[in-house]
Amino acid sequence: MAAPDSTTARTPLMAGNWKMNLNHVEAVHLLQKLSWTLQDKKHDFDRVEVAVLPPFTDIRSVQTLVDGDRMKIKYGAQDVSSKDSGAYTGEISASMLSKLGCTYVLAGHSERRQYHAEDDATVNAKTAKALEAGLIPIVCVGEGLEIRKAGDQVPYTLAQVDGALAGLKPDDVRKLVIAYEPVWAIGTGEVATPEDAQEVISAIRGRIEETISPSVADSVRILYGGSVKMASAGGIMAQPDVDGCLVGGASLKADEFAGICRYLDLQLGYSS
Ligand SMILES: O=C[C@H](O)COP(=O)(O)O
Repeated sequence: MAAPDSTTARTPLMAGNWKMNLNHVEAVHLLQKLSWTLQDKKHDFDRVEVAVLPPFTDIRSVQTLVDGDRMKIKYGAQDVSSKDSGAYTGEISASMLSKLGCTYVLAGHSERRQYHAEDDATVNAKTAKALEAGLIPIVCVGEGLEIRKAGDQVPYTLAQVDGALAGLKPDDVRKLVIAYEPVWAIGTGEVATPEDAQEVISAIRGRIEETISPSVADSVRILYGGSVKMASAGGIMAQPDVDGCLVGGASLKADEFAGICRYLDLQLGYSS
């Protein structure tokens, strides 16, 4: 699909998934450093949105810092329950996250699918609960190495998209974010080429156009994730259907993640 027209321009999002790293004290240090670095470089948050996704135990501290320093960095969680409340030991509800000021929440990250047996129905239920609570779900999809080797990455990923979005209202799909993360590129240093990312992401947008509407397809943001670094972000972001990155390892280093968020400035040759 072509790039969006000016009336439906999609604001790029750079989201840092900290995974199971950093206690709340370390989280505060990293966030302060990231904020100072971006402020120092006069980052325009309206042009490229920035979010961090810390572990649950850090979110209250992150909220205090973001509110206290009036940071423009947004934050969210890495998972959410598909239930509202009750006897679900260890679960965290969407309304609890919303009360903590979260903007985003991941649904169906491949590590949740792999280690916690989350299937498309569970991801769909989590996505719906997040939307009901006013959170923006970042719905993760993507194929493993065997599927990629067989050349089936597009149909496989589209089936995950269909499952995750089943039954959602068009206006809810318009609000959410999809992250295409080929599992073989996560934490491996094996970044997909910009063309690999564009191939699947444009197919996802095409599927939404077909099953929901062209206007929703034009508005929904679709990110790429998998070993993104400062050096690779610009090439990936140059693809017409890629609207941002979901960054793991590189988001744990303030300078590196700030560089990813500033891919436009770095491309234009402004100071690094
Ligand atoms: O959520 C982030 C992805 O799993 C990518 O992680 P990575 O950048 O460490 O490969």
